[in-house]
Amino acid sequence: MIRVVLTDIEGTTSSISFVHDVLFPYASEHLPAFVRAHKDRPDVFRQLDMVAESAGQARQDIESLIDTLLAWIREDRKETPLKALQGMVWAEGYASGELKGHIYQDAAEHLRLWHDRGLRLFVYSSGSVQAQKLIFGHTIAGDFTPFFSGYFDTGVGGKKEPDSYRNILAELGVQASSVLFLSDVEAELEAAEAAGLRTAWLIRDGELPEETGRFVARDFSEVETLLRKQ
Ligand SMILES: CSCCC(=O)C(=O)COP(=O)(O)O
Ligand SMILES: [Mg+2]
Repeated sequence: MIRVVLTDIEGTTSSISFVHDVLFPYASEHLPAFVRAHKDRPDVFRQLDMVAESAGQARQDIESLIDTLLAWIREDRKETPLKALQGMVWAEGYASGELKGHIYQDAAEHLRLWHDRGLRLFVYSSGSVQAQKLIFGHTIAGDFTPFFSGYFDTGVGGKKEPDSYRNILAELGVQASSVLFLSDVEAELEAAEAAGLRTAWLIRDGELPEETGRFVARDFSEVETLLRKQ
C-alpha cells in the first residue's frame, strides 16, 4: 500500500524550461555579485570552501571560484555547494517577486488531493532544500509548502545512487514498498527501484517508450490511476 509520495521537481512537478531558461540564467546573472558581497558570511564561506576543494582551486581566488560556479551552471552540474549558493541567490529573486515557481496544473491539483487524502508528500531534488522550499512556496498557483512533510537534497546522496533512497527510507522509518517515487529521469527510477521503492516515470512530452516494465505517466492524473488501483 502506497502511503508516501516522493517527488522530483524538474521535469516532474515543474517544467525543465523553467529551471533551464529562468532559474539558471537568473543564478548566472546574480551569483557573481552575491558571492563578492557575501563571501565572508559563514554559510557562503563554507560553500566556497567546498567549491575550492572540489575544483582543486586556490581558496583565496574568489574570481576563479566564481568562474568555476558559472561553468558548473552551464554544464548543469549537480554539485552540492553550487546548489546551495543557487538557493541563496534565488531567495532574493523570489522575495522581490521577479521569480515565480512553475508548477504544472495537474501536479498542483494532485499534490493537494493526495495531501488531503492523507498521503505523506516529500520532495527529493538536486536543488537544495532551501531552493525546494522557495519554488513550492512561491508558485504561480500559490504556496504548496503546507502539503509537504519534508524535503531531501543531495545531502542524502546523488539521485542516481540506490543508497540515497535507502537513506531517505531510514529517515522516514517506512517500508520501501510504501513509497512511490516520481521522476522524469530513468536512471533515478532505476536507483529508487534498486532500493525497493515503487516508481512512476513522468514523460510529459515526446514519444512513450515501449515495454519499460515500469509505470509510465503523462501527468499526475495518470499517477492517480496507479494510486487508485492499489
Ligand atoms: C529546486 S528547483 C531547482 C532545481 C535544480 O536546481 C535542479 O538541478 C533540478 O534538479 P531535479 O533533481 O529536481 O531534477
Ligand atoms: Mg527531474
